[in-house]
Amino acid sequence: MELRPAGSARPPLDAVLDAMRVVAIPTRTRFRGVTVREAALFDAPLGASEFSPFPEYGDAEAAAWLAAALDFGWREQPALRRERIAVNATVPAVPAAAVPGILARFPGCRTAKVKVAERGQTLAEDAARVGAVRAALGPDALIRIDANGGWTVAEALAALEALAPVGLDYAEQPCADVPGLAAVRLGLRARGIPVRIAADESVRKAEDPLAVARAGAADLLVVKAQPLGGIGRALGIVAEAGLPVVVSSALDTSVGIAMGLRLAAALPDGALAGACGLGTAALLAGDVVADPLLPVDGAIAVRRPALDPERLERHRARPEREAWWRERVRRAYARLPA
Ligand SMILES: O=C(O)CCC(=O)C1=CC=C[C@@H](O)[C@@H]1C(=O)O
Ligand SMILES: [Mg+2]
Repeated sequence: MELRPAGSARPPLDAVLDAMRVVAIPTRTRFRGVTVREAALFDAPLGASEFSPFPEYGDAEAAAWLAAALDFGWREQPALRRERIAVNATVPAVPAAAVPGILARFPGCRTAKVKVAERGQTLAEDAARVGAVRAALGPDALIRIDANGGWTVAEALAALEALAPVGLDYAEQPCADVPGLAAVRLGLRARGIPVRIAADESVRKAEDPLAVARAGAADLLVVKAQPLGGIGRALGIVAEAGLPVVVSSALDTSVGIAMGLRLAAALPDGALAGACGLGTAALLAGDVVADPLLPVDGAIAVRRPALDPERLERHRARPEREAWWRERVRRAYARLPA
């Protein structure tokens, strides 16, 4: 007989598909190439849950996101250690003139994360955007940048040398791989440039999410509940990595944001490296709950809103997209870890 700890049984695929609805929500501003965010939502026994790997992600990667959705919807979660989570403003790769309008969607946020190294854009455009954020938020705000692995080591060092005088809290994933991150980190130190390195893709898309920490290639980690297979697994990674972390969204609806908030609220004291990237419901032009998880006074209260049937209907995906997501869930389910 197979022995499982209480509560760890997986819900049957039919129950998962029965509980599922698919939405397509426009973004207010193009973000990492996305203008419509598709997501599968579950009206699950322990509350609403979300499965929203980006469409281009393969089945093996999507399986971790499904494990997270099933964990959040069908299992008890760890205890909360805090009730509010400070969040950063997230600034897409917009022209500098659009920065004040973006920041206005994140009331009270004193930390901003700015996208840079977007394909087709120049370092001058990045510098103008980061400068506009500094001008809008003032000298005591914290500014982070996120290159999504878009630079070579040489490009990263040149870009960070140019951007550092604005004052940077950290640079997230300046290069694509762990050796690149390590080289940039050492290169910055050698040049006396005081910018920390955060790993994102090197955690959430890596075969081994702990390799970057073990290599000493980052000062902190960005952790996301869905790609890491759920709150419990993410907590385990944080404990083993021994580095401070920032919890971020995956451009989720408020349901996925609730999962991220819960992860941030369950972390041990001292683990958080500042404001979390969980304010991104503000980048969507709609949501699936009546009272979305948006920043107020620079933070979001930890809660778990229920799905709103009227909004699910309003944003319902076209039948062919819904069928595509149902097939995707079937394939990801078949690849769930034992
Ligand atoms: O961290 C934040 O401020 C918001 C989340 C965020 O930036 C991201 C969400 C989803 C996909 C990613 O490309 C992107 C990131 O790279 O961190
Ligand atoms: Mg990132």
